[in-house]
Amino acid sequence: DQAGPDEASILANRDSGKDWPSHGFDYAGTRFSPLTQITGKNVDKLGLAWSYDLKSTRGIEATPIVVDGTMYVTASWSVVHALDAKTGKQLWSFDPKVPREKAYQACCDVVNRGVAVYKGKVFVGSLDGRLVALDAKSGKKVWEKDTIVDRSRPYTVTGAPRVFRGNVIIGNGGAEFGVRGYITAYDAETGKQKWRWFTVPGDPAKPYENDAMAKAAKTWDPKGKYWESGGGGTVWNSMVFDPELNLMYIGTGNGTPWAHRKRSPAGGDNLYLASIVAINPETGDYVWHYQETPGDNWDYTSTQDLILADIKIDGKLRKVIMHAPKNGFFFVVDRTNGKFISAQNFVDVNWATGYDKDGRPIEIAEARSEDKPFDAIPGPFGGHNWHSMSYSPKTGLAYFPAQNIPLNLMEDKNWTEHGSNKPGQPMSGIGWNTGMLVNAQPPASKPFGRLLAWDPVKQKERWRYEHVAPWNGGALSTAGNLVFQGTADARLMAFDAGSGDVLWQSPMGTGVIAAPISYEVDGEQYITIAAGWGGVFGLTQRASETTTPGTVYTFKLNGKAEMPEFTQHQLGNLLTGVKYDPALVEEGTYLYVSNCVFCHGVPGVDKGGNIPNLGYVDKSFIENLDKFVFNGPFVSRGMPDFTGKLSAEDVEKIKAFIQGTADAIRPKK
Ligand SMILES: O=C(O)c1cc(C(=O)O)c2c(n1)C(=O)C(=O)c1cc(C(=O)O)[nH]c1-2
Ligand SMILES: [Ca+2]
Repeated sequence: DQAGPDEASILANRDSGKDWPSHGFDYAGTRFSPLTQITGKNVDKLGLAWSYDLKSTRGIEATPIVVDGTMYVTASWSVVHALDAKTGKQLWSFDPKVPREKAYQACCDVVNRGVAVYKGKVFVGSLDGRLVALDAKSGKKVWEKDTIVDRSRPYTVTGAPRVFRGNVIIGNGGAEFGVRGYITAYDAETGKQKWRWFTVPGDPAKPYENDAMAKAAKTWDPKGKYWESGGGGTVWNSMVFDPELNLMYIGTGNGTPWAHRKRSPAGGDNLYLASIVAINPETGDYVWHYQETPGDNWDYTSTQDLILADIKIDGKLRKVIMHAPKNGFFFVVDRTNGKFISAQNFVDVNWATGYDKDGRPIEIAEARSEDKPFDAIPGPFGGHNWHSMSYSPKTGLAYFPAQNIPLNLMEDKNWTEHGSNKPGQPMSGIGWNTGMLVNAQPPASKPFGRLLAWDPVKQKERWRYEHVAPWNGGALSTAGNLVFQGTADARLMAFDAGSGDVLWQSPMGTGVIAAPISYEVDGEQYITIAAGWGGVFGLTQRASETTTPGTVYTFKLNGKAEMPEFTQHQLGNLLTGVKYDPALVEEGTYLYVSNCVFCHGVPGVDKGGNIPNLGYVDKSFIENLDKFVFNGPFVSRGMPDFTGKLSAEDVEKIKAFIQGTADAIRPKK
């Protein structure tokens, strides 16, 4: 069938596993391939079938879609590539030409998590918020819609659209800055808007869009003027669908600003932040919600992969949702009605001791301190971020990368209103709006990254594999009893799904953050990974010695293709010799924090991810910093133009901080 896939074929493919027709493999988001050609017995024979250069030096987060022998994969800047899934030969590519000045409004790299394919069309969300429908055969644009309700706000789109019941559904990001979250549904054929659902209430002076918003407004304090910052609750990653119940499920994001007291001084749960929400995909009507982090205060998005499964709990088969959001607890929720079943922490946490029987967290008071720094564990990077989770019905285990990335938070008493931009407020110079200071005190917790195999019935870890660093790729499980995962230190690994034994690995040219997929063409099973280091952690940090541009690698048994040549990462020498006035270092520190740090990292301390660390560049860059800061040559790569935002004196102070920090960390002779 040339015009596939449709709902029936996507459902049928669950058993054949020939294609990978939707983001999470199936509507339930299991990322479990029923293919069995590759097993623990022969996985050591896996070899490269082909590789494809995505021509991208930024993060690659896409889950490729495979339909009838064609693979559709996206690179950074929302560029779509269509490939022959057997040979890797390019069929077409489509560049939505995202204006590069959009980059700094993306909190977390210029990434894209992939396309949706439905009835002969390919759908991609562009970083600047357009939804584009392409002809699957030719790559030619069929229609395009602007999905953004308010262009004065820093909305971005990084997530993959989904098609449920003939509607293309798309969310957005921006809750670190100040937006109001929502999703929109468009008719897949015509692009006509069908419905839109906001996740948080708007200005109470205006009528509420629906009953769900009126109900939610009661959980926000209008004294916080939350609508000025938009409130947050963006839907930037997970959406899954149960065709039998005719319900789609979304995970919603954090509050804006992060500090609860700042956006809702009297407290309140702030619905529907950090929640799972069930929605009718045909009408956009709210059906139920379960809030995982009431009154979010730590950027605890619930946008991590949702998985639907039917599992036996206390002898009864239950229709559940499984979820491991940023907040560090693994949730099992009844997907017919949103009732809480169980939650257990999958990493150490220090903001709550557990959940009560009604599904409310039992909080630790220090986590909401008004005047003391708090080493939130997990921190805003999450105990688990967007990196995909997989569930194998064969082992009954969920597989996902867990982590800790230390970050200390402290409520910012100088944050008084939306748009506040004072030296020291993190990234406020380019529009961040957290109401929190970060690392005002050095965090004490330790970083780690591990692959977890989690038993959702016992709510217990079954096995783990300890990686060298956080920020590892998503998981794929297969009926060959294998789990595949890419790593931050540039490997693709295969594990025994039951025991966690490492059975195979291959070097990748770059750290991997995306998730592998599996499919079959002409009787052969393939494993594909779109590799390319990046995402929010990858902007400033890395764990690999190679830094090869984004590449699609496809493996099969006895594959004989040659790996492309890897590019070695060249870390320059620690900066030395820039003249500066030591008296300016302190003010420079605060300016650096409010304009530079989340992209360039701490000079000399971080080693540079996709974006250079300024402690390791040639001294001429820093001496001429004004030429880069004010409408400089890197604007075309996404660097903001700070004209009118910083003064020439500010730049001198920032220079003093950069060289001063490099000098401070240089080992004494
Ligand atoms: O609140 C938001 O709107 C929003 C959006 C995004 C995004 O669109 O990528 C991320 C986050 N938050 C976020 O908190 C986060 O940790 C994150 C990591 C990444 C990434 O791609 O590596 N995106 C995002
Ligand atoms: Ca966020």
